[in-house]
Amino acid sequence: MSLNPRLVKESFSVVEQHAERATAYFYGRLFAENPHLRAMFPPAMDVQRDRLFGALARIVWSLDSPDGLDSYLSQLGRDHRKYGVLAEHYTAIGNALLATVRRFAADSWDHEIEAAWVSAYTAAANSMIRAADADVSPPWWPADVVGHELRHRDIAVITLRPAQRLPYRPGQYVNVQTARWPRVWRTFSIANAPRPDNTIQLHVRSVPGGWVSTALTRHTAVGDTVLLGPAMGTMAPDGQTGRDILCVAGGTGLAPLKSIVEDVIASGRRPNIHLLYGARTAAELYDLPDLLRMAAAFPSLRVVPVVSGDPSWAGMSGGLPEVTQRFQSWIEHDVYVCGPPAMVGETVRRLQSDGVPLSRIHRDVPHAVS
Ligand SMILES: NC(=O)C1=CN([C@@H]2O[C@H](COP(=O)(O)OP(=O)(O)OC[C@H]3O[C@@H](n4cnc5c(N)ncnc54)[C@H](OP(=O)(O)O)[C@@H]3O)[C@@H](O)[C@H]2O)C=CC1
Repeated sequence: MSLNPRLVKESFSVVEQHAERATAYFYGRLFAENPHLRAMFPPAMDVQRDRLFGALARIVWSLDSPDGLDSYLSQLGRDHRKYGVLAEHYTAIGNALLATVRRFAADSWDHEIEAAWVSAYTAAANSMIRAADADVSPPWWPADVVGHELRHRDIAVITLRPAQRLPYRPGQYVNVQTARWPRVWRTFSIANAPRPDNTIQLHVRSVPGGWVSTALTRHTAVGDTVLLGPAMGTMAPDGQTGRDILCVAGGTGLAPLKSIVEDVIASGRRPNIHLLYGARTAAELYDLPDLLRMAAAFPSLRVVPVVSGDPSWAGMSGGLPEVTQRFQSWIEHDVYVCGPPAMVGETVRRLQSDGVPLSRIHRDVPHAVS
């Protein structure tokens, strides 16, 4: 059976217009036909629905780029081991998915489209199953909380020590589950380069109504244990290019960029690094003292704090996308951007229109932090 990305994308773009109803239908169908699967999912399904659709969209729109897709599916397959997902569950999910796209793309549905979906889903599921089967690392890592600093009313920097080494590359993120909310997993970026003592730091802002972010900032203390899934994400390329570096960090979007900067410094290379670090108020620049210490130790790192919503701030003021354009040209730089999705989108748009090639701009797909 041959892949036909065009047919899958065309029908998916119809389904995408009804994303909310389609995901509700998908889970309704899945649980009606397989009631035993309900216990594998969290009690509240809102974020889960967004994640499913986000992952599906990423898979469908990457069907023409097999290398990137295969690496994404492998990470996804390995990550799903923490839910206890087995090969047979993929059949149930595939049936519910097919029923969903068939229903929401009914006007254009035919045998050819059905065959295209079956072969695309089969190939994707096989990649995930293969990666999960080949993975010899634990499905999740218990990690002790060894540091918890509330740096601002809503922002905590948390240090964790996994029971075993958790392999990751700078710029990657992990899923986190707290004892307070079993089966509810949320993603946070690792904010440091790998360390000899294997500890990792997370930067967590408590989102109003956010289960895990609030549990981590307000109801977690040294001595507690959390669970971590395997590292995921593709923001930082393997190896370094030798170019100078621009990092644009909005709020806790600093986390993966700090990890990348630490890694570059640890490599012994000394490219010039500009780190623009923005928040609404000076008090929300929760990691500035640490960044300034790094800059004092490594003169090739320049940290520029930027405040967008406080007229009394004496330093650089304004929105990050616009401030980024006030400097020299960034055309020859490797650029990393992370923060609120709209800030990332606008910064990337402006950099591109200033001539920075997209191939040198690194951003990860947004992941839910709540
Ligand atoms: N914690 C983590 O590990 C990670 C978090 N993230 C994401 O990073 C984000 C961090 O959020 P938070 O800490 O609340 O940051 P804030 O909402 O406080 O924003 C930080 C900076 O980004 C700017 N900004 C926000 N929205 C826009 C916009 N629409 N257009 C232009 N600039 C904007 C703000 O300026 P202004 O005042 O003008 O809005 C401010 O300077 C979240 O979306 C989170 O999902 C991503 C990866 C990892």
